[in-house]
Amino acid sequence: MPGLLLVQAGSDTCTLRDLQRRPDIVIFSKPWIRVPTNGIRAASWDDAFRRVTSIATDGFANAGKLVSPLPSGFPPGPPGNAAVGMLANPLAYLETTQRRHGKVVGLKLGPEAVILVSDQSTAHEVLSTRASSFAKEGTAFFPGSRLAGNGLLVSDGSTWRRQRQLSNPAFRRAAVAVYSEAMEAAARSLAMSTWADGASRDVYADYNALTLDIVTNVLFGWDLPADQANTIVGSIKVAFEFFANQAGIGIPEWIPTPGQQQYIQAVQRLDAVVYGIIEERTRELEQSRREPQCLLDNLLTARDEQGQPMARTALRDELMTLLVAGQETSAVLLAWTTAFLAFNPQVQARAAAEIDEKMRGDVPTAQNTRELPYLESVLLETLRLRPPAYLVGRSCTEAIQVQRYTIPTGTTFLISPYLMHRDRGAWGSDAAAFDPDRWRTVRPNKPLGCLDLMQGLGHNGSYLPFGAGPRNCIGTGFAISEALVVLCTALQRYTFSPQSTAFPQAAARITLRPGPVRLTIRSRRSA
Ligand code: HEM
Repeated sequence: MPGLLLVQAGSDTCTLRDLQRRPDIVIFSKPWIRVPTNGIRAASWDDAFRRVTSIATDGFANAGKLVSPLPSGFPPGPPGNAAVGMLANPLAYLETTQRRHGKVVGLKLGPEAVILVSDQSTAHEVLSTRASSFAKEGTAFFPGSRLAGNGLLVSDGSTWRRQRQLSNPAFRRAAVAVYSEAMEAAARSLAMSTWADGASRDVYADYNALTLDIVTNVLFGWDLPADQANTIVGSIKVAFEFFANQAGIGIPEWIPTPGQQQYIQAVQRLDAVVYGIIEERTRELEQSRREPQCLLDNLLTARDEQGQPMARTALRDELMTLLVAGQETSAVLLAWTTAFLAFNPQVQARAAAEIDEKMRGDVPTAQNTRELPYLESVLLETLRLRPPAYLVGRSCTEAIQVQRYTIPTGTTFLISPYLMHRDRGAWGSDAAAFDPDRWRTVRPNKPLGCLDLMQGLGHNGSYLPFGAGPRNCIGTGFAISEALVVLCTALQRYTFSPQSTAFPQAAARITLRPGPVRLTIRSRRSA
């Protein structure tokens, strides 16, 4: 997700924290557009907000003057600075821009000129066929650098290649099948201990706790002593809360804010525990020669082409990256899917009937949940309309010819799965409608095999919820198995219904997350 604007506000009346509480203010992190607004004094909150907005707009106007407009040869785009529109409502801005200017658009984003892409063949080139001419460096990338270090998500070149090669086996189908036991156990505990007949729950909050539970179990194994498990879960909660309040809306870690000290301490505690576990597991594996039991074991036993294992710091960075990349995205997917089920009772009833018929009360596993094509189509459709990664960024490392334009080295390309997933040319005139059945017509009378449907840029060249090309999501199989196992566990026991007629709003931050998804949960036995 690109950075746009950082408003530094620190005063008695309007603090940074105040700003973060405003859902209508999006604060992004590129240092080039820091707008100093220190010491805002305001009579009221609304007054403070007006002042911040006007200073911000001023800042953009000046930035526009200081930096040249779109370089010559750039594709045309909207006048003015895109940062203002992106600040107000990113999804609406993206849609309007595409409608008015097409699928390869030049944008001024602060003083930087970027390319917004929702065109199939350009996206395909950037992510796949010309992937070696693009890097992650230079684009805004995942926050949490202190936590995630130089892990897979953000590294480039030979460092990335080696780490990806070493990590791949830990995400193969057989490995994910082992992890699915932890997924089912955590989902069962949520269903049996936290949810109950008649409960009113914000399922997004519940799924956040659930996916954290799953990812820590799967990464570090079941047999962690309680004190270590508590330190990990507690410290990650502190770190994630910090992301949500700060980096989650784009403020970099180095800006001193109230939560920063606690965040640094949490990362230090995590480091101490994680390095300790790495040492302990290494010794155990060497002595017992037992089979790998968790993702850490898999990474510890991985060897590159020269037979070399991962370095300790690389191992630590990968574990932390997986925590960061694998938790929030999965919670977002589960929450949107459950919301669509709740708001579409017929779809929910069909999914539950399929589970009853095919599973006959069996415990969900990575294997048996692959026999549920309708539930798979519900997931695919949710990922289409609400892709958690709604923008994917790359920076070109050489000049690139796109259509008739020559784009200079170092330009950021923003590929938008969100726009591509709603393209009427690819998806038909009902592209904006939630209709799981559209996936059944893709493969009539055949098992859906939803992972296959995501190969390349999807079956129609316009579907990339997990990215595409060499840097696609390493956790795709993990995320799909997790979602199927959790939803199956939930739908075997409960029905979900909305408490209001309004579908949850989308908040486009780092991910496309929902606001609270408050649903009523009813036991199917009592129905
Ligand atoms: C619904 C869930 C998920 C979604 C929508 C998602 C989406 C994505 C996308 C779009 C990318 C590509 C980013 C880019 O091209 O810049 C990506 C990369 C990545 N994801 Fe996921 N992800 C999900 C779950 C997971 C899980 C469960 C894990 C691990 C446990 C994970 C680990 C990663 C990693 C390590 C990368 C970087 C891969 C590389 O660059 O080699 N993700 N993800």
